[in-house]
Amino acid sequence: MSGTTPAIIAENLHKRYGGTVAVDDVSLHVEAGAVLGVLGTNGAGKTTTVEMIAGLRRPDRGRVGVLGLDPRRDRAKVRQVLGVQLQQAYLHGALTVAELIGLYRSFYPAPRPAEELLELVGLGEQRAVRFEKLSGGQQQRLSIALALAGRPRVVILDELTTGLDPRARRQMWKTIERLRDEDVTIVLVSHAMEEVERLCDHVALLDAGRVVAFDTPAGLVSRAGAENLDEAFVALTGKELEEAQ
Ligand SMILES: Nc1ncnc2c1ncn2[C@@H]1O[C@H](COP(=O)(O)OP(=O)(O)OP(=O)(O)O)[C@@H](O)[C@H]1O
Repeated sequence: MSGTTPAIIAENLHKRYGGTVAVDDVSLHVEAGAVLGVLGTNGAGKTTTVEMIAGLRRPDRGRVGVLGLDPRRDRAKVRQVLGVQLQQAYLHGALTVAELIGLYRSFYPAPRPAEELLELVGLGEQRAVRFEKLSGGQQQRLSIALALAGRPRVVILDELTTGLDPRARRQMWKTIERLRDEDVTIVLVSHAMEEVERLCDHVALLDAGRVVAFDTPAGLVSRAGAENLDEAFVALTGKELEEAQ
């Protein structure tokens, strides 16, 4: 880890969709090389928050900095340092895994080798398969590989392992651990407590568009006087977490 320089700064983010306040004054700092877990019930504002950090959605108010860049104003520069895997991948169905990886690699001056990307997400055997023929879990894994194609220094993963089978899930965890060893800064939206406990240095707990707690996973548990992160979640939000898998 490289000390206390925040790689991501989000300050006082607000976002409203019509009459719905999706994000209500969210501030987050993520240190370079740290892994932040974003937890919350359905509709808590997690995706909207990370989309604003990625520059994919304009905040109504507030400020975002990613490695000192503004993701909307410095779009081209940010694309070179930020990898994003969102919940829905919009990819050309007729292209094969290898073609999509080749396409994404072409966007970057020093991309990760194609073989390494395939290995990171376990899609070596599917390289000649068209995107539209992949299973949902394989499509998801491909979108993670594409997010990593440019050796990003910051990665945003929205529901990394939701819907993946246990083997694929463990493989993704290993991939995150490898990125963490490379000092990549990671924001991980998750519904899986085991994943958050294993991978995340800090957790931001969102509820109804607000950060209701920010701490280490162990800190959240002890602050809530709970036995584990599941219990802490319920104690701090008053809600059960609907396990998405
Ligand atoms: N494009 C949109 N138009 C209108 N309302 C939206 C839109 N996107 C999200 N919302 C609403 O904003 C709120 C926050 O949604 P968001 O997707 O950010 O939550 P989330 O925590 O990521 O939820 P989930 O766990 O279900 O993915 C919800 O009430 C949702 O219905």
